[in-house]
Amino acid sequence: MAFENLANKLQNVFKKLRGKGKLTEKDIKDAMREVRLALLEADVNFKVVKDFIDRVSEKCIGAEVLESLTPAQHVIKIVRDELTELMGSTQSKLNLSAGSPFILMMVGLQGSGKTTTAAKIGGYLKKQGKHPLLVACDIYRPAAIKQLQVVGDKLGIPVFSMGQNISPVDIAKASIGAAKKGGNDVIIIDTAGRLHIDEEMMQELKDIKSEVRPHEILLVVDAMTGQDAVNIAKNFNEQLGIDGIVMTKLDGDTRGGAALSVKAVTGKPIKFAGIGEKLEDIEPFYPDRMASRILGMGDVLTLIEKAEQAFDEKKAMELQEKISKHQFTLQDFLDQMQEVKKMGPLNQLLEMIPGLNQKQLKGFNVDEKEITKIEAIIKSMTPEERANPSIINSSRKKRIAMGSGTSIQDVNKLLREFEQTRKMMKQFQDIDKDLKKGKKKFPLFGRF
Ligand SMILES: Nc1nc2c(ncn2[C@@H]2O[C@H](COP(=O)(O)OP(=O)(O)OP(=O)(O)O)[C@@H](O)[C@H]2O)c(=O)[nH]1
Repeated sequence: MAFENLANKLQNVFKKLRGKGKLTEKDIKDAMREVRLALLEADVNFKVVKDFIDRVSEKCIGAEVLESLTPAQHVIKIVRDELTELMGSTQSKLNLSAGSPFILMMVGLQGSGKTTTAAKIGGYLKKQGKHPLLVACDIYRPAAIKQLQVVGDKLGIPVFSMGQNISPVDIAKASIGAAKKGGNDVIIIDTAGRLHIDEEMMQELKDIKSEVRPHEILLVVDAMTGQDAVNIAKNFNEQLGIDGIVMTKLDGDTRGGAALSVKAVTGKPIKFAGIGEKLEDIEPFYPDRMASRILGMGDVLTLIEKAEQAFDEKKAMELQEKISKHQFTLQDFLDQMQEVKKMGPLNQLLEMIPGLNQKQLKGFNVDEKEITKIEAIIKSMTPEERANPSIINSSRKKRIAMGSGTSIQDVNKLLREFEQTRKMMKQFQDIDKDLKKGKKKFPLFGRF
């Protein structure tokens, strides 16, 4: 996967920072020197790196460390926010409502993956309920029309072609009528590429643009070509004007510098990432997710932010007090469950946990139904029962099971689990006290 090296290097820098309680200006300067080297080694544009480091350093040194985060985490948050900003801050979608049919023109050099990407985007839009039409305007490479027809067939998307003896401008123009007739609401024009940018190709693209007036022009560039991809994008944008970029081959072991530099250099966002040779290997480009992935942190900061929003500090203190006095009740248990639920679906929360990758998550399902069941059981109890579960005898259990639409076994299971949780909480509390007295070392300390 792209960025692997960069990710390892950055994570090492932050590991060192995490070992320190307080950070000095020198710590930050040293860390920034290493981040700078890591970015340069990943082939990020020199000027982009310089501006990036300046911005991050200024924020780190001038920043007041958030109470809820450790200083190291705060630095990581700043780096993540700046990386996200560098890649365009938010997801840039196709502006599909700009016209009907929406006309998308694909441009790029030969071998960048343009034809494949045109089809991939067609497939992606088809899944969203659109009816795309692929248009074969590469009349120079004999196999290009056939290639488009093959991928169109695979995806069940019609391909409009007029052979090789008609000018690409005329083919593109004719495709609009064909789309209207065929009920296609999206036209994707696959144009001809060259090995290098040359005047003839650029003129042809300009002609298609001025005749057809596409709603968007997407440039396809190969991430493996590093800074060349960035220069190509700059050139295309200056000469033709583009609306966005598709960065292909991000599945390879590219150093990733192109993806990190191209928005800053051209001002145009990456809209899609190509992540494999198969036709479904395309995904919308999310700067924030990419930044988190580069930092190998899942999406832990969103998790922290969500937790900060969901939990009321005063309530948390009261809860801690209750736990320490062994007064944690089923009502508190229910309240806690509802607080956690405010943060979002549990499966989504799991995805944000660092170290858990998507593959591991597949097949791991949090049973939301089980949680609803627990809620129903607690809600069927009286306030006295919630506060003091020991009074729940068998006739009460029967009533609770009836009221919650569950079984007596379910009620018993919950009561057992609750008692275990209460014991565990007490144990954690004792460890915490010992830690504060400096008696014990907590095994998780020093980790994220
Ligand atoms: N690994 C990987 N390969 C890709 C990706 N996108 C395209 N390719 C491959 O790159 C090669 C070139 O793709 P094409 O679509 O033929 O390239 P093109 O830019 O249309 O080339 P011309 O039609 O000659 O202009 C093909 O072998 C594709 O399978 C990607 O995201 N990842």
